[in-house]
Amino acid sequence: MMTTSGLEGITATQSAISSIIDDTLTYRGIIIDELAEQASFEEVLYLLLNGTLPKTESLAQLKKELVQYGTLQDEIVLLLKSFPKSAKPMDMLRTAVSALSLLDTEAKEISWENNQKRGLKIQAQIATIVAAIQRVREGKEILFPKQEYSFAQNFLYMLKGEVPDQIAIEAFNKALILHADHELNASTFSARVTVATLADIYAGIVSAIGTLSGPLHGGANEAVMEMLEEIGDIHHIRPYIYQALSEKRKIMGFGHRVYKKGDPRAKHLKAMSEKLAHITGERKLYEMSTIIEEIITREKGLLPNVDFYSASVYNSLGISKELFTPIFAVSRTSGWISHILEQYENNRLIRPRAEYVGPSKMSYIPLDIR
Ligand SMILES: CC(=O)SCCNC(=O)CCNC(=O)[C@H](O)C(C)(C)COP(=O)(O)OP(=O)(O)OC[C@H]1O[C@@H](n2cnc3c(N)ncnc32)[C@H](O)[C@@H]1OP(=O)(O)O
Ligand SMILES: O=C([O-])CC(=O)C(=O)O
Repeated sequence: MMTTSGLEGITATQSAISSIIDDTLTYRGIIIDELAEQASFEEVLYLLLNGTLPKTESLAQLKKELVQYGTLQDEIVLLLKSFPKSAKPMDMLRTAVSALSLLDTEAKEISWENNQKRGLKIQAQIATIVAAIQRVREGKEILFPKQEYSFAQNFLYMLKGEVPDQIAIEAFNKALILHADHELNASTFSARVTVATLADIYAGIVSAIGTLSGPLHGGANEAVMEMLEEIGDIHHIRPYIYQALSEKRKIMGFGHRVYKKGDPRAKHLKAMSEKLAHITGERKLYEMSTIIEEIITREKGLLPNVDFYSASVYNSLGISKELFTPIFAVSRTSGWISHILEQYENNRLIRPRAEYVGPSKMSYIPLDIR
């Protein structure tokens, strides 16, 4: 029996949603650079779900639905307020999304239309939940989306309670697009494995959130921020990084299972980080990040992934670090839903084998003589 550590190099499914070929990322065949520069997150959501870009009317309908669905039921608001003060936002999100399924009184039968509507609701509600988590943590009133705002604008409005400026909206919209989907990453695989048992869409999203939370995956963006804070100053970078490397510790935000010549999303986030640093005049984190990049590339040949510069970008937008990974989940929900629907469309149980390497020919020893 052949085994591959971490399933590296194994093609586990066919998918028509996103591709990584020769280090180039596309969503439904459109190169990520074009989408990041020109699209809105709503267009990307529609594209991932439907396979084509929306026309004016479909886009308007999608935007309307996202706002309509973005209001939370009282039970969810109460639940968020009941969590212990020490609760981590990513755990709060996972628990709240699980609770959404209890309140979904409509039939859960697996039909494409039914699930597309349910998926859109989950997309809208996850955004509101993440913003609400922070509002609750700050003891502030929870806000719901407004019809006249875009998805990115609404998120920042619900988070901060004020109308965000154009630069912030554009940066956040771009970050949402860049994180939306990524072929068979760990959390998407997790979602597909879950729904392949014909479990419902909520079960798939809850599995995915749990999988995204770890620092080797989506949790790396918060870990990057923690590292930047720990280093604290440009002059402390070299001793910190060389010490970490000598102890064989991983530097968060570097390396990738698939990309060997660099993550194509990182350059957009780096440019955005520099732009925001220039506008705010707060250049320290951006400059620290470029120095870390230079050392890690030289010493280890590793390049930054999507998580590295997203830390300084979100920090420049005034977002607290505990929210970085939940925000990743807001964006990646669009990919998870698309993959869940694709899995249902052509489903087969996902059940690989394990090569047994444990002891054999053992006997049961009764408790009293063990
Ligand atoms: C959205 C995302 O999920 S993007 C990824 C986010 N995760 C991170 O940024 C965490 C840091 N990076 C990593 O842990 C890895 O590069 C991963 C998990 C992304 C990819 O992992 P894998 O393909 O399994 O590579 P693996 O962990 O086996 O690393 C291979 C070698 O490179 C080294 N390496 C990989 N990444 C790093 C890193 N960030 N810092 C230092 N060394 C690293 C490993 O120590 C290992 O060295 P060795 O062969 O001497 O033991
Ligand atoms: O694809 C991966 O392994 C991780 C990643 O970059 C992502 O999920 O965006």
